[in-house]
Amino acid sequence: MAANGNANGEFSFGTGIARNGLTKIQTHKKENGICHDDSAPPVKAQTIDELHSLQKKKSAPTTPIKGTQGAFAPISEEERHQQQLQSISASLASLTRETGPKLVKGDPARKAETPKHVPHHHFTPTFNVSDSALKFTHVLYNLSPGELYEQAIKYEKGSFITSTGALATLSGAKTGRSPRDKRVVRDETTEDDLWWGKGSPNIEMDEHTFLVNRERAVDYLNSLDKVFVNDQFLNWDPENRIKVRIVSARAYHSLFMHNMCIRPTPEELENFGTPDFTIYNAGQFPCNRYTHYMTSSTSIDLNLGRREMVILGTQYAGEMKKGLFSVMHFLMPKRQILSLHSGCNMGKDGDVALFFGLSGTGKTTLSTDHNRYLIGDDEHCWSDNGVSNIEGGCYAKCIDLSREKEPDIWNAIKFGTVLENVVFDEHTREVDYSAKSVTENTRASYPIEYIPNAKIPCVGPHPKNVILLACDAFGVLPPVSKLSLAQTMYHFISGYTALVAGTEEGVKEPQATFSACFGAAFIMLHPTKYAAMLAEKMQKQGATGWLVNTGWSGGRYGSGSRIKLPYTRKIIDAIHSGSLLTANYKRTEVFGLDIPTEVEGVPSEILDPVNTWSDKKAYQDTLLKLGGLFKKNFETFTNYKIGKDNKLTEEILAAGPNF
Ligand SMILES: Nc1ncnc2c1ncn2[C@@H]1O[C@H](COP(=O)(O)OP(=O)(O)O)[C@@H](O)[C@H]1O
Ligand SMILES: C=C(OP(=O)(O)O)C(=O)O
Ligand SMILES: [Ca+2]
Ligand SMILES: [Mn+2]
Repeated sequence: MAANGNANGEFSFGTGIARNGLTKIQTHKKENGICHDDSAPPVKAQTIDELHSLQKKKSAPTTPIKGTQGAFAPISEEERHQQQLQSISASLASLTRETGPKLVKGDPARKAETPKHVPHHHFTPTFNVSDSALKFTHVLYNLSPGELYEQAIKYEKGSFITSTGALATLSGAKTGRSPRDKRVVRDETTEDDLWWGKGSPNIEMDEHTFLVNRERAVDYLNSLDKVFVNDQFLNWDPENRIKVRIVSARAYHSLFMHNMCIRPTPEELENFGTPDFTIYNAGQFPCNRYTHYMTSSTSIDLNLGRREMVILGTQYAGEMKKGLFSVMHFLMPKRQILSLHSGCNMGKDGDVALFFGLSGTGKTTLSTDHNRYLIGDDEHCWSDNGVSNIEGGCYAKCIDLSREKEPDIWNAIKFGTVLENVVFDEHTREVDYSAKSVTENTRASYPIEYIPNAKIPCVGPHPKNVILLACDAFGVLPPVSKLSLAQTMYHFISGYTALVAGTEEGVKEPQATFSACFGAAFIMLHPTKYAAMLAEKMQKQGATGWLVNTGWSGGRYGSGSRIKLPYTRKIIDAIHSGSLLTANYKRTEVFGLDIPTEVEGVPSEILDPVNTWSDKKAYQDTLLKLGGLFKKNFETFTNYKIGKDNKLTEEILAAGPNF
């Protein structure tokens, strides 16, 4: 699996113009001093068309021709091709007409590839009841980044190449996720297992409504000349790898998923077979408000029984990645594997750290650390064998991105990277990362190997440190606290942060929010199920929990300021090195947190937030206010037992603020 996704040349311009034998035209000085430009050998083409045909070299067949020996009778390339189209046609089948579309591979703009007659595809439907059955849908299957760039630039308004080679694109009206429009089918499969009701992200829908939306999406996709299909993997743990198929209408979506999921090798693609899960992304097309349950024109629908997800009315690409994350939050715990909304990296000595936190708290920024190996920035699994990244790429916020503070992310923004909703100079195409005119939630999506010290394959041993990130807009949580196991569970279940503007629609200012397991929008089971697994794993592996405030200091949002990133990095360094474990500690009031009195490279006075507030009364009031919010939030969890013994449950309840 080492070759996965980083197969040499996959992201290079290898078959492009420069290397492909187009002889450089040279001018030679002739004796008479006149310059002639015909002295170089002529190009091997008689016509412009022929010349252009020389530009592209035929790529190595994705289907290696195998010998005839072996236990199984080899199937021909043609047969395999037909099987693949049949599988895609079945994926796109209309359920009301019981037929799949007629498909042909390739770009419809290349007329020659469109069959002039109906070929003898044995899967061709025997009866057709709509005009769409008379046409071919072109399938652009697992295109390369270069091909996707060309599709985007030709056909998708708002696509441009930036000065560093990234593909700038617009996600349309939605520039963040729409958690209130995410629905899950409630049926026999999910009734007992899933978390329903107050606080749950799983807004219910029935199977019939799902099928109505599915038909709407499939009909929309089939009405197009072409669709993009990505067949890829999730999870670097080979025993628990999931095959996903993403059907979408935009090159932007296809390139995004190419970057975010694990990229199959040609051999793996050849043997891909039937996907375990399929996404129908018809994001340009709205859902129908007359459809039961629909409260807006956006709907993201998950059907675990059918293993399908339908997206209508939002083109924000993050819905696909986070939708699949929800699926993993259902599938993995069934196998006693904990799914984690966390970043993950590893030191030279093999010490692994997890970084939990809600959107904008620093998972991507802090797990991308030049002195450590990056395992992943956002979604992981923790099994009996250690940790594995679910994804094949990263999705970094790029508002106010600076080369100095985040050099590895800066340098990852190059050819192949999708840059969403950024603003750039119309001539130089230089991106202005400070501009928020489209949205504050500007994003870069790149394959993980664009980070120089990525750990490929993206797996590692059991974590040594579990870092909980909170961006505290109240400015009262200490920059770092060492947590007991019970405190770690209390804060994990609470999932506090200030939601930073942008990632979710309609949030313009930071506001206090609690999101169980630091990812309530993505979990499928009750939070205490994940918490119990985390407690069990941390206890068994002897991992230490930490709470790191990447938010405000010296006052709340508006009067104080955000803790400087270099200070947070120093704190994280001290956690990794083990030096913070042996520091001197004192306990804070109200939250009862153990805070170090010194951290190398960090001014000691900021370690206790009370020192940074000039108005001590305001500090005390704000501290009590936040403590009260924590208490109130935790009320919903007081009736649940966590893990097998009541002792831990009692300890967790006692580990919150005390006043
Ligand atoms: N002290 C800090 N610690 C971490 N991130 C910070 C800090 N100060 C500012 N930031 C900024 O906050 C953002 C964190 O976003 P990101 O790492 O993408 O979060 P996540 O991956 O958790 O969604 C980045 O834009 C980063 O530059
Ligand atoms: C893509 C997202 O992840 P994060 O902000 O946690 O990086 C999101 O929450 O939409
Ligand atoms: Ca995230
Ligand atoms: Mn992130």
